[in-house]
Amino acid sequence: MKQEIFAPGLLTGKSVLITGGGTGIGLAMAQLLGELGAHVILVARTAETLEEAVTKLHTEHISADCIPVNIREEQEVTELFDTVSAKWGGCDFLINNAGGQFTAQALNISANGFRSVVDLNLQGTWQMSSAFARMLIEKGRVGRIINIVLCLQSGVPGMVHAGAARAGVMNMTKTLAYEWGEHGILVNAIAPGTIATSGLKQYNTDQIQKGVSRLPVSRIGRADEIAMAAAYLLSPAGSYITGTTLEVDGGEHLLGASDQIKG
Ligand SMILES: CCCCCCCCCCC/C=C/C(=O)SCCNC(=O)CCNC(=O)[C@H](O)C(C)(C)COP(=O)(O)OP(=O)(O)OC[C@H]1O[C@@H](n2cnc3c(N)ncnc32)[C@H](O)[C@@H]1OP(=O)(O)O
Ligand SMILES: NC(=O)C1=CN([C@@H]2O[C@H](COP(=O)(O)OP(=O)(O)OC[C@H]3O[C@@H](n4cnc5c(N)ncnc54)[C@H](OP(=O)(O)O)[C@@H]3O)[C@@H](O)[C@H]2O)C=CC1
Repeated sequence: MKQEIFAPGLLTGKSVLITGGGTGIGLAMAQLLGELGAHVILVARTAETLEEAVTKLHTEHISADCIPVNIREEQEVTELFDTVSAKWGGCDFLINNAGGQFTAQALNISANGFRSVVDLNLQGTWQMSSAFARMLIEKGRVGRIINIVLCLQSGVPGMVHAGAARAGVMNMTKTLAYEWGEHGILVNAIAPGTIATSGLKQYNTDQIQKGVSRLPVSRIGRADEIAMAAAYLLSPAGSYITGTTLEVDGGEHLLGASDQIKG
């Protein structure tokens, strides 16, 4: 099906760094972008998972490498881009996909709990974006960034920390699109709804089913549906799009807060 939508070789000659690229949505994006000809560089903390993903991609004839990095650690992020520059001369695209949270009522979240989620989703995304842009500007190259966020229009009951952090990323997307446009760097976000991945294991299945049944498109989303949105934004079709957040959520953003989980 994907071959009918995107031209073969659409991304040949391009390279894309994907955080959280060894699992779920990140791996689905690696698969599609790789199938379209891009060299994919997977980043996450767990080396074993990354290596398994790279092996799988190689069996599908996709050009893939991985580098274990904790995006919360500034020094590791700096070293990551030094390595990417030294090994491959840089890369064209960055997908900030690594992220997540725990669910808890706001009153049960400590200062450190809140900080840990902001640190991963907002600070981590900022550190990656800043280092990527500096690399591109230094090399006189253009590029694109996609930030994977969260459907949050009605607040995010049970995930106040993640809602706040992702709202920060959505606003950062606009500001960086504005500031970095002159350097030829396009910055956009994708807000997934509820997507079937192993990342959903920590959530209550009944609540997920109940939430999904209320969606205008009353089914759970697939990781490849997020991947196709990313392929669109990274393709020549996305060349005049910057500062936007594309909702790929079966219409979840149209629902009110009372339709969501409470943690
Ligand atoms: C209309 C439709 C609705 C449908 C409803 C569907 C609902 C599902 C929607 C889901 C959408 C989103 C999906 C995803 O994001 S998938 C990604 C999945 N992966 C994850 O989310 C995992 C990510 N989590 C983590 O990596 C870590 O938990 C995190 C980075 C967030 C924190 O890691 P860290 O190692 O820093 O954390 P510590 O263990 O050191 O703890 C730090 C402090 O946080 C407190 N804490 C931890 N867990 C909890 C908890 N469950 N409740 C309260 N507090 C918690 C912990 O105590 C520490 O604080 P203190 O030092 O003060 O004790
Ligand atoms: N599935 C869904 O319904 C939705 C998902 N999202 C978001 O989409 C993204 C992908 O989620 P999904 O694929 O479902 O879940 P996963 O749990 O599979 O993906 C999270 C990925 O992030 C990586 N990661 C976590 N912390 C770090 C870190 N500090 N440094 C580097 N990498 C890290 C994890 O690898 P490792 O642990 O090895 O580091 C993992 O590969 C996440 O940001 C998630 O919040 C948003 C809305 C809905």
